[in-house]
Amino acid sequence: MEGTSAREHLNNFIVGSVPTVFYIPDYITASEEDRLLNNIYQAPVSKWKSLKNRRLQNWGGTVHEKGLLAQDLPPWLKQITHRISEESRLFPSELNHVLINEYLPDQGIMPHQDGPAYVPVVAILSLGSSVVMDFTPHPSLNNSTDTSGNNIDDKTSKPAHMAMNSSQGLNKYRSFSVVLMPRSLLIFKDKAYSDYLHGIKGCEMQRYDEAVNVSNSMKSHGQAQPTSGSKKASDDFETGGDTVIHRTGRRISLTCRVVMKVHKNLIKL
Ligand SMILES: O=C(O)CCC(=O)C(=O)O
Ligand SMILES: [Fe+2]
Repeated sequence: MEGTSAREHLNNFIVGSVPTVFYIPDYITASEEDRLLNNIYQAPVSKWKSLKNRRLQNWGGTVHEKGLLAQDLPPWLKQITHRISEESRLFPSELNHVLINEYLPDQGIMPHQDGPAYVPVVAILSLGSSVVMDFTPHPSLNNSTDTSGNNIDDKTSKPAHMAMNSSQGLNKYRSFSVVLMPRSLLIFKDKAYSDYLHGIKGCEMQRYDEAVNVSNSMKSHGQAQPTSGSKKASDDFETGGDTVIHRTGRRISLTCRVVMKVHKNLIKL
């Protein structure tokens, strides 16, 4: 696909009003998902690093403050990262680093920002069970007014992601969520990357009232809008007035990024 048309196509997948979050349901097929899972679980046990609330595999090398001590990605990962960078045209070079996180239904990741070593665009491919990712304004921002006005075309109105403060109409950044269905691809950059923290709550029941992509994710599964009926949409979704995901299985995510400064060996660090 040509660069411009690829990007125009991608614009159809923008969700919410904070620049810029793309959510692409069913980015990969169920058999591609199976193949990735097989490769992930074929890795030696020593490849897993256990953290307090999840475990992860690190591929592409070790990220240091001064850059990446690079290792080639295995072909099964290169295939998917190449496709993501080709199709999105959002990355300045090939994706060279992939973190694979595994979460049990009661596990999550604390609200955080990705480190400074990365180019500020991240692509997250989801496998397994659905989760809700929450975006919360960086604590340093909620007391300040955004005066740039560069989020909107009509500069006289407030960007939709800024909540009104009743006393003086002060702009405040507003939290939002994205439901991450299995096989979906999430890409975020710009303010969503620089001004917001992202995280996943470590609980089995997750509310998605503030989800900016709900109709998208429901549509891709041929289901009704979660708020519109009392019928249960799927095993994972409860729609009887409550917008809640019940996480039943493990979720695996591939966080794909570019580290700009690459070192091939330690001596150059
Ligand atoms: O698992 C996810 O979807 C998020 C992972 C993440 O934010 C990270 O690895 O920095
Ligand atoms: Fe992250």
